[in-house]
Amino acid sequence: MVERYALEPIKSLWSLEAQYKRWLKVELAVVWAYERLGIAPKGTYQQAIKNAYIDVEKILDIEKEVDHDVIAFIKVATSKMGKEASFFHYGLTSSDVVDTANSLALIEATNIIISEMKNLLKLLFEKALQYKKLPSIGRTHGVHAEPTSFGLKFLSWYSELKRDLKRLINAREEISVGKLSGAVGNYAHISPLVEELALSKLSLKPTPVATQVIPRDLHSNLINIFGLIASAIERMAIEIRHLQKTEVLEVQEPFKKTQRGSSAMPHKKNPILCERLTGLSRIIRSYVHTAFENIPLWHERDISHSSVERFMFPDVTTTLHYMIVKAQHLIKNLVVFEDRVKRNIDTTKGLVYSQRVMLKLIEKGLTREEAYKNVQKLALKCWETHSSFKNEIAKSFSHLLSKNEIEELFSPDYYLKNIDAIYKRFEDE
Ligand SMILES: O=C(O)C[C@H](Nc1ncnc2c1ncn2[C@@H]1O[C@H](COP(=O)(O)O)[C@@H](O)[C@H]1O)C(=O)O
Repeated sequence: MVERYALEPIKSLWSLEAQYKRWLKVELAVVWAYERLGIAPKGTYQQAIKNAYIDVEKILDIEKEVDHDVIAFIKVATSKMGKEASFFHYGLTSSDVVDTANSLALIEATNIIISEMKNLLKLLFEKALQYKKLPSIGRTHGVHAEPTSFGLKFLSWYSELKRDLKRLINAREEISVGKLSGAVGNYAHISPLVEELALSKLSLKPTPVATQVIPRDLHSNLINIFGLIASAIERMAIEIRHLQKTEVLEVQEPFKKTQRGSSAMPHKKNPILCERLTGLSRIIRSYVHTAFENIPLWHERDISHSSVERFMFPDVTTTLHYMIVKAQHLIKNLVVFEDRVKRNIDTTKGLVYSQRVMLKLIEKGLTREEAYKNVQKLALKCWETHSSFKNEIAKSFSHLLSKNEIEELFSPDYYLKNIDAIYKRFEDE
């Protein structure tokens, strides 16, 4: 986890102390279940809670000796216990504790991410409404295509992230499992009843079939969705970076009063936040691949996934959380130069209305091929000579099109006529 991109409350979720506390929570839930089922004597659980002990430094010291982190943890956690220690970790294997605790951490991280995603969605929807009627130029292949609603950009981002939110909620449900089924997942030394009861105390369900570990497809699915969310944010960031190019200048990311753009060129305002979001998205996507590498483990498990997850879980959750929080700032404070947005539609002096002109000529009786050829010939001439496409059309087609008809053909508002139908799909928001 890189401190620079880690914000609370996710950051402290991944401290060693928080991890050992989660392990303890799992171990104690099992002691509780043993007592509830009459396997451990009454009072065992209370004694275990009272005497359980965590000291991060001590655990790390013992780990140096035994070279096994869970054993080091158990030694310290039970070091001040009496008889109740005999029910601590009874019938469990290390990964029962580690994997169940990992689910708890991932659920907590996902809850925080979901809540910040909802804030971002709200901001995107507000901007979508604000700029719904602002005509702008739509670009395909980077080339001016046809006018469209500027607000539709925000609505498109909103719609994508809303899909991701739904996926994330499903993935959270899927990862809400633990496993307390012992060394090879067959309940040889612990009853499924103990598992069910202990997990219910942690608001988890048993993994239907586990090996020594919870199957990693569940974690991969979650991280895959994190990758989708990061990519959605990157799509926004890239759009803003393009729109902030000097030649375009339709938007500008927030720039603080005290901020400086360049050490060399005092005039500069650079889209550094969007560029950072683009870079961080690459990091998160790289973990999607890494997560999938953890699925095929040997037999009932090997531990090759463990080192990966020590990076991956903290990195991916803190970084994505950071990205979402910063994206909120970006969208909320985005500067939109509305005049420039409108003006840019005319950069090509009317060429962006070519399809509409062609369709009108077809209505007037030309074949599609004739209309296309004629319009393209004039359009290509305009590209070369920078002359007005509207004037060229007026000159060439005055016998077919009236002045009013030509004016009407070159109006950006025409292109917004069905935008309401798209927005209507979100009227319950
Ligand atoms: O309950 C058990 O422990 C059963 C045992 N499997 C293990 N299960 C869980 N942890 C184990 C296992 N084995 C080792 N370790 C310890 O895990 C740590 C792995 O370190 P790293 O690769 O750096 O993430 C590192 O601390 C390792 O010592 C088995 O033999 O099947």
